[in-house]
Amino acid sequence: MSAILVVNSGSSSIKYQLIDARSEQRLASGLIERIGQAEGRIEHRSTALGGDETREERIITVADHAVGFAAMIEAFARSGRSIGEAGLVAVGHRVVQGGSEFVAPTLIDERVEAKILELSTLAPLHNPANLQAIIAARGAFPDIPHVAVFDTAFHQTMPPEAYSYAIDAEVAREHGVRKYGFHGTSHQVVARRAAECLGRPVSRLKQIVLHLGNGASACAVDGGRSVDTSMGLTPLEGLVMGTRSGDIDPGGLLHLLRAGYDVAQLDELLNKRSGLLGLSGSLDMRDVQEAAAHGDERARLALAVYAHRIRRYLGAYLVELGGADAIVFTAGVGENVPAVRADVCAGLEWFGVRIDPERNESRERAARRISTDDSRIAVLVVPTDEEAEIARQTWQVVTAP
Ligand SMILES: Nc1ncnc2c1ncn2[C@@H]1O[C@H](COP(=O)(O)OP(=O)(O)O)[C@@H](O)[C@H]1O
Ligand SMILES: CC(=O)OP(=O)(O)O
Ligand SMILES: [Mg+2]
Repeated sequence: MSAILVVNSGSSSIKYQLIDARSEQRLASGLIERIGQAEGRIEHRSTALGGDETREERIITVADHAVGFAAMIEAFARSGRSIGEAGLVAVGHRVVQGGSEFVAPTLIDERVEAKILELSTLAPLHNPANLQAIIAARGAFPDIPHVAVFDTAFHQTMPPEAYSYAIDAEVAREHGVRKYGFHGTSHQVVARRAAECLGRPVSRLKQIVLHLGNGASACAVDGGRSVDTSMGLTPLEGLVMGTRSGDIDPGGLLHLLRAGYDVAQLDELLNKRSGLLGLSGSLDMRDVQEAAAHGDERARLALAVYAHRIRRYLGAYLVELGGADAIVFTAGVGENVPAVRADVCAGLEWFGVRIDPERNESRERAARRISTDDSRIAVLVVPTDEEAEIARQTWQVVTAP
């Protein structure tokens, strides 16, 4: 067997999967949460060769992503199935910010590690965590290739008019200030699976993919290529997120700086205390909905702003693409919250968007259509699978001639 370990480190979590490279079957998976906090948690699932699934959950303290990686190795050992036994041939790592430097999956060496560190200023919540896990993994498995798959790579096809900010060109060049876009691996795999679901080649489709998780972004995909996306220089621009503001007038930041905020305080405000949390007091969509259902006005406003922002991008991308064949919802909120999908698509019959309420409410897990059969634009729910896509791209790099 040839297995690939995929490590998807978030700012405070590690999601991982062990995947058979040839069959793309999942052999084990897990999640380590609340890294850096007093009490963390690891959940590990492993599927024995016979097919039985075992599941283990533990409360542990995980100081950083290196400790998290070690906890993952121990969970494999306790499950009676060490990673080594699976015939590990490579490790694929999600790296959030690849700048203009990395346009494709890349074999990791010291130079690549240094570059990922250097790009941390453009993804301060993500790149340092990604790098810690990479260093731990290369220490644990020094004899096999490690491959970085960048969130930004898929968006390198954007045209200059989409990725340029209208600031002094010299300043922009010197500091690398342009739109890079993120969640690219998710947008890429979801666009492909949506095309499969529609039974049409991705090369002939115009799609608007809405990745609505803790972080959230919209992407205009033309023929399988990203032509615009809502996140920018950093994963802070665009949609309203769990704790991130998304779009805000840059003049507002100047105003707060003049009012006495320093850089660290602004960073914390916009990245950790804004979005759904800032508007409503809770960052989890389930809690916001619950509060809104009980008449909480702040929660209602949060939901309204959340949907309004998505619709603003939807309108923009319908125009940029010259119409669309599909609108695709994915990630935690996109896959699980019918009310958000209904709010986003409300009143768009004129544009050819008609949701079927029963299909929208269905709890089915697979990729599916939630629009009516006569809806000119198909509306789909497609589960994202960044890990499978990272495994696929890692395998391509290690088997390339
Ligand atoms: N069944 C559900 N019902 C409502 N919201 C959900 C459900 N499952 C996940 N979510 C929401 O999805 C978000 C997390 O999405 P996810 O894609 O897991 O995020 P990330 O990968 O960025 O950590 C949270 O806001 C959470 O409330
Ligand atoms: C780039 C980004 O925002 O990632 P996540 O949604 O995992 O935080
Ligand atoms: Mg995510």
